[in-house]
Amino acid sequence: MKNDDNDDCIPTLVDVTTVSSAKVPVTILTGYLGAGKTTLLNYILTENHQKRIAVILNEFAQGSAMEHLLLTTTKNENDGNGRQQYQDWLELRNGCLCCSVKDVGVQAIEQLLEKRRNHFDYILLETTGVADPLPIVKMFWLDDELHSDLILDGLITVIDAHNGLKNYEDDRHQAKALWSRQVAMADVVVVNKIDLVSEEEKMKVLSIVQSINVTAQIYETTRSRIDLSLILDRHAYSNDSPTDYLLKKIEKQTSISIPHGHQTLNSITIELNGEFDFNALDQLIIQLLWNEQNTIQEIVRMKGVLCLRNESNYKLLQAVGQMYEFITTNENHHDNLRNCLVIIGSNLNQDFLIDQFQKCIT
Ligand SMILES: Nc1nc2c(ncn2[C@@H]2O[C@H](COP(=O)(O)OP(=O)(O)OP(=O)(O)O)[C@@H](O)[C@H]2O)c(=O)[nH]1
Repeated sequence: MKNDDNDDCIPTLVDVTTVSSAKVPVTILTGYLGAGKTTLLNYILTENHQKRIAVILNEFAQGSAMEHLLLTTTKNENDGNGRQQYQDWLELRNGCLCCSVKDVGVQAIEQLLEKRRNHFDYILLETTGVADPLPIVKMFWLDDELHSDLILDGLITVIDAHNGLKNYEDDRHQAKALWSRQVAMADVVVVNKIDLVSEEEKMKVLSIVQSINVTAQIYETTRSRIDLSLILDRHAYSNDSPTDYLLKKIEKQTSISIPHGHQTLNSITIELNGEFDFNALDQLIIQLLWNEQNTIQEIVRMKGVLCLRNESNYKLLQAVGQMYEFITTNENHHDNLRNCLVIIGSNLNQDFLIDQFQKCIT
């Protein structure tokens, strides 16, 4: 079950379509201004020799009411360097997808990409530096019932190690809030411009990133150079998303202390033993995500590996904003009834949340 909510207005854009019956993965690339997103994008396109990648650039922030769609394939042999580029323009009513009907945007891109059938099998969507990734992730996290050709692979956030601390502490123009949200929503954080920082500065930035988002994979780079297998095909929203990884990651990270008292977003982890009663758990999730009365606490992301009563396989809980779903994994828990949950948000009361989840265990 995925539920939707009201959106913030964000310049955005979108999506894709497929070539064959297989779904086309969509990786969203975000990062605060000048962090190295474009550098990473170019690096991926240069280094990639296997995938036929379609790139969607969001140029809304530059004042255009048109979204610029640039498709690049890397396996086409029509030119000397084995790459061919196509350019198409997609006009969005209102100039901003999340201001109009989301489905219209997704469909428009699917139709557009239909024209380029057989030219790509992977999508990279680069957002503007000031984009809140939450509505963009929600847009691509589609219910199976919609039979979309697209599947959300994950969100990569590029951080500028040199300016990271400054961005994080900058209360002007929502810089801090956006920077933190981009980190909070990430499945992979690329901490870039490592060449410009001392070891001490680097450790500060890393500890802030880790305290905001316990579950993200974090990599350090210079000029956004990274092994592509670490950032693409993450399957961050699939039921083959490795539960073992999440369990280990949480175990390692629980001791991290929050470095700044004025942190707006952070992760909390909950570990409990036993089997959840599904109905009680479902009601709790609804209450936590949809309780409009609770104006203080905000949950932007939730991930959990859970054991349910009468179910032998682990259940994966995923939530993005107010949307959530339970996915049955292929992994049997063999009566090791250990549950791990990570909740990322603001003003989270850890003791209260532990108590609420504990009550759902039979
Ligand atoms: N020293 C150094 N410079 C870098 C590194 N990565 C990128 N740059 C430079 O930083 C500047 C910004 O990089 P971009 O890739 O354009 O950053 P961006 O995130 O796409 O920027 P916006 O689109 O404005 O949000 C460019 O001049 C890059 O050459 C790095 O690791 N070290």
